[in-house]
Amino acid sequence: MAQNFHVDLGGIVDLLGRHLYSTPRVYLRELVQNAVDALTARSTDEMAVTVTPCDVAADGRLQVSDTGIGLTRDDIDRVLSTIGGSSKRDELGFSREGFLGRFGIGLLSCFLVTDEVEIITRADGSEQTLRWLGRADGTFDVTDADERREQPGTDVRLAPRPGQAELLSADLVGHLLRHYAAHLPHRIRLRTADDLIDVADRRFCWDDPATTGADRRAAAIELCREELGFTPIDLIPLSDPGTGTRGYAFVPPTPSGRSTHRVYAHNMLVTENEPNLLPEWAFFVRAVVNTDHLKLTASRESLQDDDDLAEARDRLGDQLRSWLLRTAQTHPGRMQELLAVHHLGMRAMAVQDEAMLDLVARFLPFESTVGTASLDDLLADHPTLHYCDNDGDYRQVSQIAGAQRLAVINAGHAYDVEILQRLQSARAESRTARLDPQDLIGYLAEPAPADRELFGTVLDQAGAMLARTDVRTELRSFRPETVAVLLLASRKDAVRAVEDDLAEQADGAWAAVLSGLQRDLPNHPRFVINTDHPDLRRLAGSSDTELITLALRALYAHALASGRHRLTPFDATVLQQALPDLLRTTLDLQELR
Ligand SMILES: Nc1ncnc2c1ncn2[C@@H]1O[C@H](COP(=O)(O)OP(=O)(O)OP(=O)(O)O)[C@@H](O)[C@H]1O
Repeated sequence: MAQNFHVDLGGIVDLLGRHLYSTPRVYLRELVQNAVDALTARSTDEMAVTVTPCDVAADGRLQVSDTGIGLTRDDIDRVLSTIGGSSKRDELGFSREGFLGRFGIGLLSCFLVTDEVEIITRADGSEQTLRWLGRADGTFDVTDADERREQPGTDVRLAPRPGQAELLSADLVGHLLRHYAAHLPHRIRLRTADDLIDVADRRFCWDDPATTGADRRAAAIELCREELGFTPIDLIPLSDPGTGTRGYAFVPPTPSGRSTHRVYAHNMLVTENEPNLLPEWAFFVRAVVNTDHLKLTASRESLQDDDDLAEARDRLGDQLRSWLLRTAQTHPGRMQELLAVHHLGMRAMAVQDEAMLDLVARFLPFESTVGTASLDDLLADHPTLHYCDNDGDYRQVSQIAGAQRLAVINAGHAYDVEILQRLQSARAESRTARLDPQDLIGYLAEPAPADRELFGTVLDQAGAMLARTDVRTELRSFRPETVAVLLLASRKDAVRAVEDDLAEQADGAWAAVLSGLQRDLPNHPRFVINTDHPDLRRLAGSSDTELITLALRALYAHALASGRHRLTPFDATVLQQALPDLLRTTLDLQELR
C-alpha cells in the first residue's frame, strides 16, 4: 500500500530560514501578504489589516488581523494544515489573478521567529469562529475558538521565541511595514500604545489619475529621492501592459557601474536590488516599478528569471532607447548633459545597438588631432578616420598628426574601438582605421634631395649611435618645424623585454650597453629626424662629428622622454648621460674660447 511521506517540519523551517529567505524579518511580509490576499478575496467596504506589535499587545503576542475572507473548516484542512497547500492557485496549479501568494509555504516563515502560530478565523458567510494552532514540531490542533469574531476575517498571533522579541516589537514592525507595505492599496494600520496609524498611505504616482503632467513628474522625482536616495537628472516612464508593469527609470546624477532596480509586485515591495528588470546595457538608469504579472521566486525576494521577464526586459529596453532618441532630437542639450555623466553606459549601449550607435556618433565628443568633436562631424570632414587604440599611442602621434591635418582619434576609452569598428560595418561610407605610431611615418614627406645630402653625416652618426639597437633612423620633412626628432614605436615594441639585462646594463659605459643589445625584431621603432628644423639644419652643416653625436644623443633622450616610451637599458643610459655629456662639452667649448 502506498504510504505518505512524513515531513520533518523543523528541518523544512531550517531549510527555509537558511536557504530561501535572506532574513527572518520576512515573516511579517508573509503575514501582511496573506491578510491582503484575504481582503482581495472578499472585497467588501470594511477592509483593513491591523498589525499589533508584541510589546503593544496585552498578551505579549504580535497579531496581524484582517477583515478578509476567513477560513472554513474545510479550508483549514486543505490549505493551512497542508504544507504547499494554497487557495491562490486554480485547479491546474496556475496563480490566481490578483493574489500575492502562490506557493503555500509563506506561513511557515512564521516559524523563523516563533514556536507556535495561532489563527482565529471566521469565514465569510459562516457563523463559526475556528482556532488553528500550529507548532514548529509539525503538530497542529483545530478547534472551535473560545472567543467569537464579530466579523468575518482572521487574526494570526505569534509569541516571540526567546531572544527574538525585537523582531516582533513596535520599532522594527513599524519600520518593516512602511518598508514593505507603504504602497499597498488597502488600509494597513499599525497599533501603537494609544493610536492606530495608517502606514499604507502612498499611491504610486503613475496610478493616481489626479496627478498629471508636471505634478506627476515632481511626484516621481520625490519617489526617486525617497526610495533610491538621489535626485535624478532625468526620468523615463516605463510601461509594459503585457506584464502589468509600470514605473519610472531614473537617471542618477553620478555614473554607476551596474544598476539594480526596486521592484514591487501587487504594490508590495519585493526587492531593492533586482538586476534583471532592464537590459544589461541600461546601467545609466535605476528603476522603480510595480508589476502585477511578472512572477516572483518562492522567497518572493526577486523576480523569476523566465521568458516573461526576458520579453518584458526587451520591451522596457525599447522604451528607454526610444526615449533617448526622442530626447536627442527634441532636447539636444539634455542629451549632452546625460552623456557627460553616463558616457560609459552609452558607449556600452552603442556597441550592442545600432540606434544607440547613431546617437553616440552624433553626440559623444571624441578627442582627436583635428579637435574635439562628434564622430559624425569628424567623418563629415575626413573620409578616413584613424584611431589609436590606447592613450599612450595617441599622445605619441597627436601633435605631429595634427600638424599634418591627419585626423586621428584617441580611442583609448572603454568601448571606443568597438564603436569605431561597428560604425565602419554599419555604414558603408564610414572608413575607420587603426593607426600604429610607426604608420605615421607614411604621412611624413620625404626630404628634398638637397636636404638628404645636407643631412648625410647626421644620418650616418645616428645610424652608428643606434647600430646595436633595433631602432632605425629616417629623414623626413614635416611640420611643425619646432619638432626636431620623433621616436615612433608601436605598443608591441614598447613592451618588448628589457628586464633580463637591465641590472647588467644599469651603470655600464656606452660600449658595454651597445654590445649588450642585439635585437632582431621585425617591427623597428623609427627615430625620425626633421630636416626642416632650423637648428638641426645648422648642426647638419657642421663638420664636427663629435658634436653631432652628442646632439643626437640628447635629441634621442628628448624623444624618449616626450613620447612616454617604455625604456630599454640602452634608452635608460642615454637618458641618464646625454644631457650631462652635452652640458660638459658646451662648458669645455666655452673654456676654450
Ligand atoms: N489571513 C488569512 N486569511 C485567509 N486565508 C489565509 C490567511 N492566511 C493564510 N491563509 C490561507 O492559507 C494558505 C496558505 O498560506 P501561505 O502563506 O502558507 O501560502 P500562500 O499565501 O498560498 O502562498 P505563498 O507561499 O506564495 O505565500 C493560503 O493560500 C490561504 O488560503
